[in-house]
Amino acid sequence: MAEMMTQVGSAIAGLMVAYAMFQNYFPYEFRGPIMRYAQKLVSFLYPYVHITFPEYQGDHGFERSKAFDAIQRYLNKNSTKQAKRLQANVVRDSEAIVLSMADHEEVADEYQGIKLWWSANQNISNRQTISFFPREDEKKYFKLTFHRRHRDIITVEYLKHVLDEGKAISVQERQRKLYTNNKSESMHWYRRSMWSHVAFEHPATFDTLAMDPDKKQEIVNDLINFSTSKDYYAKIGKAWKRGYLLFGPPGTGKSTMIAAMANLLKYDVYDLELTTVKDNTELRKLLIDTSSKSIIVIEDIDCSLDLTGQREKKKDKEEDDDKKKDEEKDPVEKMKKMEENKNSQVTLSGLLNFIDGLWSACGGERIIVFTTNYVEKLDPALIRRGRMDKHIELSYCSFEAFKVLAKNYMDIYSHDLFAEVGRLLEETNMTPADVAENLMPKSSGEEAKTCLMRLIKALEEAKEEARRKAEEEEKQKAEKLAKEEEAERNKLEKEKEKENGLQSSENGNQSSSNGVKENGEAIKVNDTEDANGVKA
Ligand SMILES: Nc1ncnc2c1ncn2[C@@H]1O[C@H](COP(=O)(O)OP(=O)(O)OP(=O)(O)O)[C@@H](O)[C@H]1O
Ligand SMILES: [Mg+2]
Repeated sequence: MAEMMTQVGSAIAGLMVAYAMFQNYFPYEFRGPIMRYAQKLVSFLYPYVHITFPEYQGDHGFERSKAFDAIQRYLNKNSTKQAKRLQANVVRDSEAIVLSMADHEEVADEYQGIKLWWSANQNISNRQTISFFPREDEKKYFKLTFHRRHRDIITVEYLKHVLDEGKAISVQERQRKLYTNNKSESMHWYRRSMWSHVAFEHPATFDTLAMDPDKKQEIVNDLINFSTSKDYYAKIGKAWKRGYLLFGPPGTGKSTMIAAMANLLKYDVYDLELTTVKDNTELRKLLIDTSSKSIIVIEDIDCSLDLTGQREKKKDKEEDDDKKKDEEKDPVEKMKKMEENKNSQVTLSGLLNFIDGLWSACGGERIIVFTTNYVEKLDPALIRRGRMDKHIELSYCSFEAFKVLAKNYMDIYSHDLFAEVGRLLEETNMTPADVAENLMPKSSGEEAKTCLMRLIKALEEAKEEARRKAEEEEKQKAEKLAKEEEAERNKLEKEKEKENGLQSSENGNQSSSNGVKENGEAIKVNDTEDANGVKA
C-alpha cells in the first residue's frame, strides 16, 4: 500500500513538472490547439456531461436565477436524506429553517431509471476586492452530471420536472402575504410597489368554518377545481380567474371564509380599499401590480362604491363652508384641489373594467372576492355571472354550523343540551359570531355545560327580543294603518262637506236674481265644469 502511494505520488509530481514545463517553454501559439485536442480526448474517454446552474445571472450577474432557486428547493426536499453534510438556512420568504446540502456535497438522483448526480459548488474568487455584494466573491452554482447517452431526456424532460417540482415546493413553503393598497398620496417614486404587505397568518380553515357541510364541500371543490384548471381555461379562451360574491348579515363569516380560501389554496391576499384609490387608472395599476396565485378582496362593496359619492358630497359641503378661506389661499393650491376633486373617484364602469377588462388576464390564477351585507343594493351589472361567478350566502347559525363551533371552541361532539340548542336555533336567528362568543370559555377550566347554558340563555333572550320586536313592529304597523284609515276618513268627510257646501251655494246662485258670480267657489265650479268639457 505504502509502495503504491509512493508511486502515485511520484506520478503526480511528474505530471506537475511536465505541466509547468508546458506552461513555461511551449510556444504560446501551439498551446491553444493542444488544449483543444486534449479536451476532445478527455471527452472521448470521459462520457459524462456537466451542466452548471449559477446562482446569479444577467449581464452584470446581479439577477438571482429562478432556476437556481427551484433547483435548490427540489434538492432540499429530495437530497437531505442522502447528504452527510447539511447546511441550515432560513430561505427568503419563509420563516422555517430549511436544510440543504452543504458546499461540495454530492447527491444522486434517479429519473426514469437514469442515474444522475447533483453537486453544490462555490467559486471563491482570488481577487482582492472589497464589495458590498457577497456574490462578487462567492459564486455558488449547482452542477448536474449525467451520461451523455441520456442527454435528450435530461435536458428536456428531467430539467422541466425539477423546475416544476421546485416551484411547487416554493409555493408550499413560502410565507404568504397580506397586501393592502397604499394611499395614493403616500406613494413615492422610489417605492415601486403600490401595495404594502405583512405576513398572512390567519388560522381559519374550511374545517373550522361553521356552515352547512354540503355547501362547504361544494365551495371547496369549486376552489380546487379552479386552481387545477389552467389548461381548461386556456382551452375555452377565458382568463384564468374566478369571482366570488359573499353576502350575508354581519358576523356570519364572510371575512373568515376569505382567510380559509387563502389557506386552502395557499394564495396571497390583496385587500383592496377602494376608498383610497384615486381613480380608475390607479385601480388598473393596482391590479397589474398583483401577483398570480392571489385573492383580491373588496370588502363591503356596497359601502365602498357609495362612499365615493358621499366623499364628493362631503367635499362640496366643506368647500362651501370654507369658500372665503379658499379665496385667500394660493391660486396654485386651489387649482390642485380642483384637479384632485375632479379625479378622486372610482366609477362602477371602472370597477367592471378592473374585473373583466383585458388587464385582468395578466398573470392569471386570480380569485376576486366581493363581500356585502346587502346584496340587493348592488348593481346587477356588477354581480352578473361571468364577473361574480359564484354567489355564496352566509347566513345565521344552523344546527350543523353550531356543531362545528362546539367542536372548535369546546372540543365536544355531542352533549345533552345540544337538542335544546338545535330547537332554539331553528326558532331564532343568531349569527355564528354571537354563538361563538357564547361558547368561548370565559375562564380557564369552565365546563362545556356552563358555556352551553350561557348560549341557551342568550338564544332565549334573542328569541324574546325578536318576539318583542315583532310585536312592536306589528303594533306600529297597526297604528300606521289606523292613522291612514283615519286620514282617509277625514278626507272623505271633508270632500263630502265641500260637496254639500257647493250644492247649497249653487242653490243660492240659482235663486239670486241678477246671476252675478259672487264668490270664488262658484268660479271654481265653473272651471271644473269646463275641465269636464261641460260648457257653462
Ligand atoms: N361561519 C363561521 N365559522 C366560524 N367562525 C365564525 C363564523 N362566522 C363568524 N365567525 C366568528 O365571528 C367573527 C366575525 O366573523 P367575520 O369577521 O368573518 O364576519 P363577517 O361576515 O365578515 O362580518 P362583517 O360583515 O361585519 O364584515 C370571526 O372572528 C369568527 O371567529
Ligand atoms: Mg368582514
